[in-house]
Amino acid sequence: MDLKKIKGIGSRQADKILSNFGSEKEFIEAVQNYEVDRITSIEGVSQKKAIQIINTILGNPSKEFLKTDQAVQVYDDIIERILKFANTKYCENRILLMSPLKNQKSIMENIDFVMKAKHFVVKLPLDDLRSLLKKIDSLEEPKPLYDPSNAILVETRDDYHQLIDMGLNSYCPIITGDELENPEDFEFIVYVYSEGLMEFESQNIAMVNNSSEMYEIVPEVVLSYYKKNYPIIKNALKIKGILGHDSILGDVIEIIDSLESDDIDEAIFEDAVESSKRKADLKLKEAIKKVDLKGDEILDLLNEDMPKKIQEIFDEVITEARKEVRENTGCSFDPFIQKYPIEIDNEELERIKKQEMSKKYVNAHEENVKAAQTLSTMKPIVEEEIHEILLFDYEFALGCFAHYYNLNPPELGNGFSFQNGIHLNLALENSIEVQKIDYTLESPNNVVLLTGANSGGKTTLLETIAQICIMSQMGLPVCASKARVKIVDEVYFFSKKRSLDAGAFESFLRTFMPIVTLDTDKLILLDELEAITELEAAVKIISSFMDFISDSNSLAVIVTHMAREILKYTDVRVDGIEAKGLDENYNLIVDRTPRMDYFARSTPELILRRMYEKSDDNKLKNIYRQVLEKF
Ligand SMILES: Nc1ncnc2c1ncn2[C@@H]1O[C@H](COP(=O)(O)OP(=O)(O)OP(=O)(O)O)[C@@H](O)[C@H]1O
Repeated sequence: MDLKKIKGIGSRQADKILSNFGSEKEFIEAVQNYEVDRITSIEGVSQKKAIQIINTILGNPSKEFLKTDQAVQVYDDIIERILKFANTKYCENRILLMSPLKNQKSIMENIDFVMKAKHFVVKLPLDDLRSLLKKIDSLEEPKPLYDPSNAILVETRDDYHQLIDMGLNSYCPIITGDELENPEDFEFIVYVYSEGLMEFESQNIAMVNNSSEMYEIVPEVVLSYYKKNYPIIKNALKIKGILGHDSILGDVIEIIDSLESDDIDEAIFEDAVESSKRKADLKLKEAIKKVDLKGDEILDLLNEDMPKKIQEIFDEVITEARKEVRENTGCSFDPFIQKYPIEIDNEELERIKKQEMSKKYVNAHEENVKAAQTLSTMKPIVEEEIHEILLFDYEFALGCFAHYYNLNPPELGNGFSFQNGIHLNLALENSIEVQKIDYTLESPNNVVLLTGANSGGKTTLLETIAQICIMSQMGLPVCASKARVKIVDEVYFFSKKRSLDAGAFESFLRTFMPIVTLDTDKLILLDELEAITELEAAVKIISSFMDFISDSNSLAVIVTHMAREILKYTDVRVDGIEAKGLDENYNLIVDRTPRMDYFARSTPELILRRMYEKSDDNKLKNIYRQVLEKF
């Protein structure tokens, strides 16, 4: 595989690209799977370049097929229009990779694929799907998040190095027994044992055998991937639901949802104890107010001995407060010191907090390991399901494109003809009355002149022909009710929009004249050569050109206002778009479908009259009138 042969790729960049893929085989696989993102992730490779690399390697001949800038523009315009229906990056890339093909079987397969999509998208809730698909992307491997409050404890140097090799030191510190001063310095420790010789009093330690899987030591290696991609998975599940497909994603979401949140809430202990203390203080105050003390009981009190009546009140209130704390925290302990107001035993509170948190961390670790184990086996299926959705977006985009533009499959064959053809620009137009067009171009009249009214739609027709030809070869249905299209090797389109720079004529000749020397089947569309050179020269060039190619398998339509003169030199069919006049709103009355074998005049006077009638400027109106009088 010699990447350097691709235009614009230097040898350093080629080496860099290949080395990023590990092996050439892996690179080719990525190309065959259209993995544009993987290629653009290499520094210095733009999306355009990645597309070019893939297209070149896959042998897609868009450059050899689209021979002029204007032909490329027609192709780019088609791609732009399809891109509007893409929701995901993946789909965008796939659309950018669509190029004209020459293989009839591949073209037909693609057309079938798009037509099937066109028919099924109408049954779907398009807007809902679109907004969900916009939230889908390829799944991402998150970067590890380092948490210094946890640690992995190992017994041997070998284990230490093994865990480093696994990359687990990117999640938390890995320490040996000698380095561990006090286990309580960490919130939670995973003790990866080989002999299990170390013993600890603290309870914040989970024991895991040194031959365990990575996710048994640090479940985050699996869980973080699912947490990062959670929104994508959740939206993908909704899409699967709409499409009525079975999916494993519901199970995935359930598992992630069932996991306790990362930050276990330490404040619940303080909050519970504090609020029970406040209630208890109030109760004490109310109860003690009602107590009637006798003389000896008062003496007891003065001697700091609790009279029985008061002791009973304390006992009852504190017991109740402890019960409430247990209900709210789930653990039973005694954080209250018998005084008025009641005091909180902070040492006891801290002890219990630590003990409970340790238990929670150990339990959460166990639960996380269980979840990670299940989720790690699900990963290939999850990835496949997301990939299916990305593929679906490609199909969906093409289906929507074909649906909105009402495209129909062309037949592949000899010659070129279509019925009810519409330029893509006009296909979605509601504001003007669009006329559908029929046209035929085939042997022996494979080379024709197109004449006709100014603003009659000649340029639009040339572009429509180019669109139908290029779309067919891209494997797309076309904007016509019926079409028969010949597969060609090359498309030459010289539109009137070409540059009028100095040297325009010369550069035109440089591309145009070699056409006759090539033994390929071509579609040639030429719009008013007389716009860039003398009329007489244009007549001679066009007539000679037509003679050269009329015996070939190529097809050509040449728009000109000089048909009569050209016919003096050569004999070809002339088609005409005729304007009959102006309607009451000064719009051209014109049949946009060319009449075959028919000279149509340019009728510039109609356009002049329209300008005259519509002009608000009296001076200018007068000028138009004087010009019109000369006709
Ligand atoms: N089939 C059609 N239905 C409705 N409007 C059309 C159709 N074809 C062309 N038009 C409109 O007519 C106008 C003139 O079209 P276009 O530029 O193709 O004419 P033209 O014959 O090339 O003109 P000129 O000879 O003056 O360059 C454009 O605004 C175009 O949108």
